[in-house]
Amino acid sequence: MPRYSILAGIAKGMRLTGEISSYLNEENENEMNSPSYSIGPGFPHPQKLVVGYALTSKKTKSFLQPKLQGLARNKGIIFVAIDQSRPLSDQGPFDIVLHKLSGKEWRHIIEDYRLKHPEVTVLDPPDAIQHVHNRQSMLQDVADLNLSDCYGKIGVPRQLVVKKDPSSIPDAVGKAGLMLPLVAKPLVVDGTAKSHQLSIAYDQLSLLKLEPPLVLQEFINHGGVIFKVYIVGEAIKVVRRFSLPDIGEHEHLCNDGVYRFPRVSCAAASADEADLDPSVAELPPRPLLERLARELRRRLGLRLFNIDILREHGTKDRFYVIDINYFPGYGKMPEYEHIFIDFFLSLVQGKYKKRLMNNC
Ligand SMILES: O=P(O)(O)O[C@@H]1[C@@H](OP(=O)(O)O)[C@H](OP(=O)(O)O)[C@H](O)[C@H](OP(=O)(O)O)[C@H]1OP(=O)(O)O
Ligand SMILES: Nc1ncnc2c1ncn2[C@@H]1O[C@H](COP(=O)(O)OP(=O)(O)O)[C@@H](O)[C@H]1O
Ligand SMILES: [Mg+2]
Ligand SMILES: [Mg+2]
Repeated sequence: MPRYSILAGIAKGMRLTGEISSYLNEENENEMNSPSYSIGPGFPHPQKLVVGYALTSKKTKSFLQPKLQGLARNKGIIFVAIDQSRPLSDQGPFDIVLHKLSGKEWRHIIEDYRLKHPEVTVLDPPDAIQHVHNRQSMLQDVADLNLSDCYGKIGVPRQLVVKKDPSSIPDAVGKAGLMLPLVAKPLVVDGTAKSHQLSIAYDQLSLLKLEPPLVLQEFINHGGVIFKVYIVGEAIKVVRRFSLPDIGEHEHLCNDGVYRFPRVSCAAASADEADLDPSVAELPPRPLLERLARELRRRLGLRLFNIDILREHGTKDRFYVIDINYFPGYGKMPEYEHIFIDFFLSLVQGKYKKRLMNNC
């Protein structure tokens, strides 16, 4: 029986203790002794909120940390691992499904499940996730926004997509009027290390050595600091990370060729406590981020993502979005545990209210 028909049932005065326990698989049976959450004022019956998750083992370890699990348990939220060898519909029932797995097969499974179980909140829809797996389409929505007069200007660097034939690149770059140096990024982000192998091309000749399909993006000097804006539903949290140093006239003239660079910004060490030039370290204005997050949530149809933002060095308010990631490394986001718990509770409260309204 789907959990939400139970919610509707409760609203009509049914009791349900026996039914809930049959939901929980053996592994989670002892969770029944932990507290339950109340889904709204004037609604006394306790409930369990079940979050099914299908994540890689790396993600499970970084996200489902003991602190999150403990705090969640205290609020009546339990996490149940989805068994990928069994049909999804035979598992649960879930209130929420969290997932980040690659491959077409999983996309079909989760899409099929969404259609068959509209009562379950699937975070997030596979089509929306697919949209940010391409470095061209991921930034299109930012380019379409006109956030030029909102406590700052925000856009995307000028870029060009090259699908094949590296010999055409110098010409295409010239025609598009892109300025060297350029950052070359694999077009598709598929969770592999290769899709994060980026390089800088300093001169025309080196463009021939690049391997399409890729995106060529103008390098933005940003003082070596990047802002990572984490979004969890309505919540926004910004952190600073170290990034690539500026490329001045001198570095540009003294370098040629293609340089692979490491994933500096992914390092666990944050730049939040570093002694930085205040004009570089100052966080982007809150109203700008709120507007951007609101627009992107709506346009992308995602609730769990982060945005990488650069401030052009030497400016106060010229910002560039260079990357959008679905379900990023939230374990590195301060207070992510509380933010997620509030988010999960808000999702079911929202659904419950909607149900009540429909029943009225
Ligand atoms: O591994 P983490 O915790 O650094 O998280 C990665 C993210 O790092 P960040 O949160 O931005 O520091 C990372 O963000 P960046 O692309 O490095 O900006 C990606 O989201 C990556 O997922 P995928 O490989 O693109 O599918 C994320 O990898 P997965 O954890 O999803 O495998
Ligand atoms: N246009 C750019 N100008 C300057 N630095 C960039 C640019 N694009 C990417 N970078 C640097 O490269 C890093 C990785 O690029 P990003 O587009 O975020 O790819 P990934 O998905 O692998 O994180 C960024 O965190 C930043 O340090
Ligand atoms: Mg990035
Ligand atoms: Mg990325």
